[in-house]
Amino acid sequence: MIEALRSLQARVTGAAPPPETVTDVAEALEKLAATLEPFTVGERDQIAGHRGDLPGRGQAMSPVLHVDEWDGAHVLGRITFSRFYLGGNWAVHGGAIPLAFDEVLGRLASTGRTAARTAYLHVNYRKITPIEVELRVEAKVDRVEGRKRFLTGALYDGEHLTADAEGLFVELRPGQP
Ligand SMILES: CCCCCCCCCC(=O)SCCNC(=O)CCNC(=O)[C@H](O)C(C)(C)COP(=O)(O)OP(=O)(O)OC[C@H]1O[C@@H](n2cnc3c(N)ncnc32)[C@H](O)[C@@H]1OP(=O)(O)O
Repeated sequence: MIEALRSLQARVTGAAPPPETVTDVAEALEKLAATLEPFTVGERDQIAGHRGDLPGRGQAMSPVLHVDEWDGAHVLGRITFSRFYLGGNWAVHGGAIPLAFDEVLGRLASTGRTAARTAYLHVNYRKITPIEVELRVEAKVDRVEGRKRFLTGALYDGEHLTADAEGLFVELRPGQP
């Protein structure tokens, strides 16, 4: 279902169908939304974002991360931004890049440790990040100071660094949301 939704997001973004097709698609989507409505559940029970066994966690908001290496200290993986993430001139939207970094760094920050939340995330845009190209992502824990975890990440198109990030993730106290 989530994979089909990803595909739909990319198709909708890249399409300019005739008006009758727009009407047909809109009606079909409204019907699908109505089909799901009776199955609305609380956050704990929803599928989206809770499928840790799948690349992308079953969550259609962020691009899928395919993990090649992952431990408590570093991550190596691959990300492809679909047409859904197009900003302009075949470049990824500037807001989607921090989204991808937050996903990778945020998960790494909490790997094997008490959960932490992003306190800040600084992103440098070095070159255009192309859509529909498999990119390499690297991330690591630089240092830990008490509850503060400082992480860095980088995104590469081949040998070209397209963006890098530095983030602070603060370990949550018991009961902290
Ligand atoms: C069940 C949870 C599952 C989590 C899954 C991972 C999610 C993936 C990552 C995310 O996207 S989380 C969503 C985006 N982030 C947020 O919504 C966080 C909103 N902010 C907060 O909840 C709090 O501000 C935060 C937990 C980050 C920190 O508040 P605290 O009250 O726990 O900590 P405190 O303010 O005492 O600061 C602790 C230390 O961090 C430092 N600090 C906090 N925010 C900072 C900041 N923005 N810049 C620099 N330093 C900062 C602060 O100065 C202090 O340093 P020292 O210990 O040296 O004095």
